[in-house]
Amino acid sequence: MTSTVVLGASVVWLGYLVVLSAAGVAVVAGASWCLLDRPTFDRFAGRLLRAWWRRWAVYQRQWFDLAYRAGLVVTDHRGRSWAPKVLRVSSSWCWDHVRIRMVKTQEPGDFEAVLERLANAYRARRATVRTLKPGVISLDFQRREPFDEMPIPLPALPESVESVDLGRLVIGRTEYGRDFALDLLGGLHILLAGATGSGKGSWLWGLIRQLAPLIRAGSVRLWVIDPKGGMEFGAGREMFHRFADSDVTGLELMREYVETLDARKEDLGRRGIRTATASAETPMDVLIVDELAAMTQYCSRDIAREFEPLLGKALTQYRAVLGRVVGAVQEPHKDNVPMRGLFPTKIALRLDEASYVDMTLGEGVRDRGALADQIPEIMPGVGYVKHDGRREPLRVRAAFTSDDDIAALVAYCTVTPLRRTERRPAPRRTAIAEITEADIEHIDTFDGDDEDHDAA
Ligand SMILES: Nc1ncnc2c1ncn2[C@@H]1O[C@H](COP(=O)(O)OP(=O)(O)OP(=O)(O)O)[C@@H](O)[C@H]1O
Repeated sequence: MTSTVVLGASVVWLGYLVVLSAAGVAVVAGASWCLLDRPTFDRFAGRLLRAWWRRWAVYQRQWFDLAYRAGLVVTDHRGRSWAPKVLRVSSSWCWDHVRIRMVKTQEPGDFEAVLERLANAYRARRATVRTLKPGVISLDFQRREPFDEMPIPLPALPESVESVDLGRLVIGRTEYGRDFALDLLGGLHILLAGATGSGKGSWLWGLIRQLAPLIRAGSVRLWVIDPKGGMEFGAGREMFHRFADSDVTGLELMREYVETLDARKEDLGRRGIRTATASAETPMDVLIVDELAAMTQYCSRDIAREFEPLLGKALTQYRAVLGRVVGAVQEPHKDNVPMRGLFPTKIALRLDEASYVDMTLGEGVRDRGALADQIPEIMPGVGYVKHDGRREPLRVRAAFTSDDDIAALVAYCTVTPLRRTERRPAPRRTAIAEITEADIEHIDTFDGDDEDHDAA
C-alpha cells in the first residue's frame, strides 16, 4: 500500500519517463550486483526483495483459500468466519518464514496437523511451525536444499607456509556455492555445537588440514584434548604438540597450556611486543577440546572446578600472544559451556533441541533463520555459522575428511625435511685388516660425485 502511494506520488511529481529510467537503472545495477556477488546482494537486498515479492505473490495471495481448505478458518455461532492472519514474511536463501497471528482458540498444534498440506500447497520441500509468542507462530517453509546436489570437494593441502592465510582457512562451501573459510586471526575462538554424528569431526579435521604446513614448520602447535578416550583424534597424536585422551590428562594439558602462554605473555610484554606473529619462535597455540562437557560437567567436580577458570583464561587473555581455542560440544547449555559468550565464532551443526540453537548462536538467531534443529540426519557436516557483528547466520557444509585423508595429513606433518648431511650413511667402521684390494680400487676411482650415497 505504502509503496503504491510512493510510486504514484513519484510519477505525478517527476513524470513517467524519469521514474521508468530510474527503475531501469536500479534493475540493471541490482542484476549486475547479484551476478557479481550473490551472497552480499542477498544479504543486503535480495532477501528483502524476495520476502516482499513472496509475501505479495505467494503467501498472502493464496492464504485465505488454503487456510479454509486446510480447516484453519474458524466459524463462530453467528456464522462469522475468522482466518489466521499473515503478519510478515522473511526469507533466507533456503527458507521462507511466514509469521502468522492465530485466531483466538487456535493453538500451534492445529497448524502442525496440516503442515504437510501447507507445504504441498506452497510447493515447499518441508515445513515446520514455531511458537514466537502467545498467539503468534512462524510457519517455516524450506524451498531449496542446495547441499543435495552441491559437491563439497576437500580443499587441497596448502603447498607451503606462505600459502596459508590464518584469517582464511577454507574448509567447505556456503549455501551459495562459495568457498567457506574459518578465521583464526579475527574470528579468534570457535565454538562448534552438534549432536552425535552431526559431522563435528569433519569441521575440526578440515581446520587442522588447512594449518598443515605451519604445523610442520612449527609455527602452529596443536594442543588436543579428546577426553572420549582419543576416539576422534587418536589417529593424529603424532602430529600434535600435546595430546590428552582422558579428563585427568586433559586437565594436565590445560595447566601446561596456560603456563606456556602466561610465560609468553610475560616474555613478550618485557620485550615490548604487543602482538605476536605466528612463527617457530612464537607459534600460534591452538587448543582443541573435542567434548567440552567431558571437562566441565561429566567429570569429577575437582577437575571441572579447576578446568573452567583455566579455559576462561585461555579465552580472554591470549589473543595477542596467539592462543586460540576451538571447542566442540553436543549439548551447548550453560552447565556444559559456561563461557559460551567468549567464543566469537559460533557454529551450530545438527542439534537435538530447538533451544540449543540460540544457546549456541545467540539470542534470536534461530528466529532469523538458523534452523539447526531441522538439519536432517542424512546431512552431516551442514551447519549454521554466526560471526560476532554479523546479524544473519550463514548455512555452510564442511568437506568430508576421510581416515585416509587423516593418515596422509599426519604423514605430511610428521615428516621433517632432512638436511643433506643427515642423509649420508654413517661411515662403516672397517678394521684395517679387513680392507681388500677391491676397496682400494673403489677409493681410487671415486670422483667426488656422491649421488649414490645420497640416494642411499
Ligand atoms: N562433511 C561431511 N560430509 C559428508 N559426510 C560426513 C561429513 N562429516 C561427517 N560425515 C559422515 O557422518 C559421520 C559422523 O561424522 P562425525 O564422526 O564427524 O560426527 P561427530 O559429530 O564428530 O560425532 P561424535 O560427536 O559422535 O563424535 C561420519 O562417519 C561420516 O560418514
